[in-house]
Amino acid sequence: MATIKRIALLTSGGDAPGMNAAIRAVVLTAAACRIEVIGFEHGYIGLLEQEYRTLLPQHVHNIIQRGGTILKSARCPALQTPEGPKLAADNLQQLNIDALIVIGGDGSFRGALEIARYYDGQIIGVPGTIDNDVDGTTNTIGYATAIDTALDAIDKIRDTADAFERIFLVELMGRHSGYISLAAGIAGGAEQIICPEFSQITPKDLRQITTPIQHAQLLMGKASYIIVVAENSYPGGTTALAEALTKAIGIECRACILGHIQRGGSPVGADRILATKLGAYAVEALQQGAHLQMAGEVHGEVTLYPLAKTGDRTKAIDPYLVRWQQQVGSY
Ligand SMILES: Nc1ncnc2c1ncn2[C@@H]1O[C@H](COP(=O)(O)OP(=O)(O)O)[C@@H](O)[C@H]1O
Ligand SMILES: O=P(O)(O)OC[C@H]1O[C@](O)(COP(=O)(O)O)[C@@H](O)[C@@H]1O
Repeated sequence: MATIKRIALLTSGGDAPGMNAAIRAVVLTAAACRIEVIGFEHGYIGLLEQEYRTLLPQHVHNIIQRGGTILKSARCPALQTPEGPKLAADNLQQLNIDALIVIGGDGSFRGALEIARYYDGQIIGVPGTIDNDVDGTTNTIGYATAIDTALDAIDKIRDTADAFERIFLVELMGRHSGYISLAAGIAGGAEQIICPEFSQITPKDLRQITTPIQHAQLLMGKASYIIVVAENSYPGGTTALAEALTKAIGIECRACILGHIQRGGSPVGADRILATKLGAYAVEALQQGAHLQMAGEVHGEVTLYPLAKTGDRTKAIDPYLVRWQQQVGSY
């Protein structure tokens, strides 16, 4: 058992619904083990600029249902400079921090690995990102809520698309991963889903999209038609794709970019539960000596996964649903 007296905690990268629930779990679990928790604000910026406060159980009361993060989040280019990681490690050492918990995505974990080169204490990651693009855990904190938020929007767009018998392209987030698009597209009954894992669409070859549209029109006549498009799937973005499709098929296609709405809102139950489990487990794992690991959940069980491997390979999106969507969903 490692003797941990003081833990530091920060949230980094894109905020995700459930980060507050994870902060709460860390603080309550640490308090039960008589461990002090220091919260750095604005991700790694707070660590470099020594912007921190002590977190007590009363500070995390009534936050489990809140989106965003009470510690604030940020992207921090300064950590990516040659001096950044050493300064971060020096600041941790100066404050007698025995261990650091980073709640964020694979970018934040890369930052943590850099700090570890100079830091004597332990480091553990907790996966918090709507994109679900972190290996070593089935789901990341925030992903389930983002699906429901996107789905709510798709359902609403379907109403107006149906009334006007229009084609809508709905762009969802995910950076370079199609997790949110596949899940929300399937649940929203999208006629097509375009995401990096499926296929590459180029301006010169739009047939992959136009052929199923024409087929659907032969089958159903004019009807609403929804294409979910993962961001970064087409050069120039989804608005450019809608314009190109309008030209190619002679029917007006409208684009709707959902954007940061997907990052906000009260976390759904699944995210609150996952965040509570992983936040608590991170503290317990540190006490058992875990270092440079991520606290994840696979098949319902908590698990540790090397931080260095979390961004190594692209976690595959559900092959069964991919096949179904390609063979049947677009029919
Ligand atoms: N290679 C790296 N070296 C040092 N810090 C990094 C590195 N990659 C990412 N970071 C830090 O992690 C932060 C969050 O990473 P980012 O990829 O934006 O988000 P996420 O953690 O959600 O994937 C960056 O702003 C930077 O401070
Ligand atoms: O808020 P920003 O900086 O524009 O970043 C947008 C990106 O952040 C995300 O919302 C979340 O990504 P990360 O969790 O990797 O930071 C991505 O889906 C999106 O591509």
